[in-house]
Amino acid sequence: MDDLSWTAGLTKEQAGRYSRQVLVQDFGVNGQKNASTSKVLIIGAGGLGCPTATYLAGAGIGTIGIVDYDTVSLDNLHRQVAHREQAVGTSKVESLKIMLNSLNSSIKIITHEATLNSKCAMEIVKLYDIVCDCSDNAATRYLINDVCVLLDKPLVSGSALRWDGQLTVYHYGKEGPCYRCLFPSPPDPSTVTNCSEGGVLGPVVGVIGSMQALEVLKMVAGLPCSFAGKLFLYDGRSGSTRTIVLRKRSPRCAVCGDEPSITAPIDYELFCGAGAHDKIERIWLLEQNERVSVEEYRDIRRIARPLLIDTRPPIEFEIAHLPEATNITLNDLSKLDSAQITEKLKLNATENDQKKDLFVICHRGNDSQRAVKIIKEKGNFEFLSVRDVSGGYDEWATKVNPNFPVY
Ligand SMILES: Nc1ncnc2c1ncn2[C@@H]1O[C@H](COP(=O)(O)OP(=O)(O)OP(=O)(O)O)[C@@H](O)[C@H]1O
Ligand SMILES: [Zn+2]
Repeated sequence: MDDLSWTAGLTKEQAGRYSRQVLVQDFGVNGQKNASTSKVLIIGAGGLGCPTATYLAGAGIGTIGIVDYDTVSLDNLHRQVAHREQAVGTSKVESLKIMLNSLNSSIKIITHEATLNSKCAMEIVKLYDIVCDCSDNAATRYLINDVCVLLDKPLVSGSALRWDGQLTVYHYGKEGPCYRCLFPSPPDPSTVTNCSEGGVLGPVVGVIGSMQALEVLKMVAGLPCSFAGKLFLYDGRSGSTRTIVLRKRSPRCAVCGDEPSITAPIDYELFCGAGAHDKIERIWLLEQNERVSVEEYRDIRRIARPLLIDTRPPIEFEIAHLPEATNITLNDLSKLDSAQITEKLKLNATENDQKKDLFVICHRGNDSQRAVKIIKEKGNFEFLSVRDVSGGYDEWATKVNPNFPVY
């Protein structure tokens, strides 16, 4: 007779496959049974989403949903360890699904290849019991938070940048705060640094993503969450960790408060003043005659060595730069006066009776425009003209020198 009572509800395959976690005190058979009927949504198949999803699939979470709109790129692979070289250029959700299925074919993986936005978020999130925020931008964070409160789902939220990582479980238990309770107003977009500017170390996202998975496993096993109402901070450089107890749910919170003003998803890009992605948006600050194209700059430097300021941080300057470039960051430029800038460029009257043109270059052509404005505002400069190299090194690599590193 096919009676499972002697295994307390686990199949022979489950008991075998998951034995090493079933043996763990307090997780046990109950934790495993609950895992197999749980539905967990992972938003973002990137640095945090890869480890979170991998451990949850390995642990036997019955249904895992993955949301992402993006494709895998080569510079993802150092940390987005579920993706493979052959997946570069293909859908992240599909790539992650293939990997998770090969790790555990007995669970269900649902892909949502889409930008999570106000229109689709409620429909997607309502299909799941627990949500993991593995995204990378403020608009998406507020959206996920509000939708989790509106649908009453616990939210396991992670973030990481450079050497540092953070983790919190929001909207858990009666008095657990939501993201909006703690951050009622969005950050000023100009102060937000993302991975493509600040960088991030792979193991740091690995630590935080693994901890997100662990919080989920405790939740499904009916154990208390360690970071509900607490902020875990990890400094991967010094190895130190800190846990801060957060304020309780705010009765005045716009979404989880006693009289909420937000009762349906709002326009989060408008609210945050920034797009629901962490890609750099190109700006246009200068007049046409204040800019040269990369091809024009190539022709100019063929005739004579131009004066060129490179405004990128020294660490990027070190990756690669044009030989004539002098590294002066935007921040330094704003502190220097015209004479000091000239001095840094080693431009002196004896060598140079004639005034020269000055060019400014940066990574993608945004800071170089800001720099031209800064230099011009100082007035009194020694240059015939000040212009930026439109599109920066990215465009230089695409249109002039394909050997120049793109990063
Ligand atoms: N609103 C959203 N809908 C769907 N996916 C999102 C949304 N916001 C962010 N993501 C996804 O979350 C993931 C975050 O991953 P990660 O922070 O590692 O950055 P990345 O965008 O892959 O890399 P990089 O910042 O280096 O270009 C990305 O794959 C991104 O596409
Ligand atoms: Zn709240």
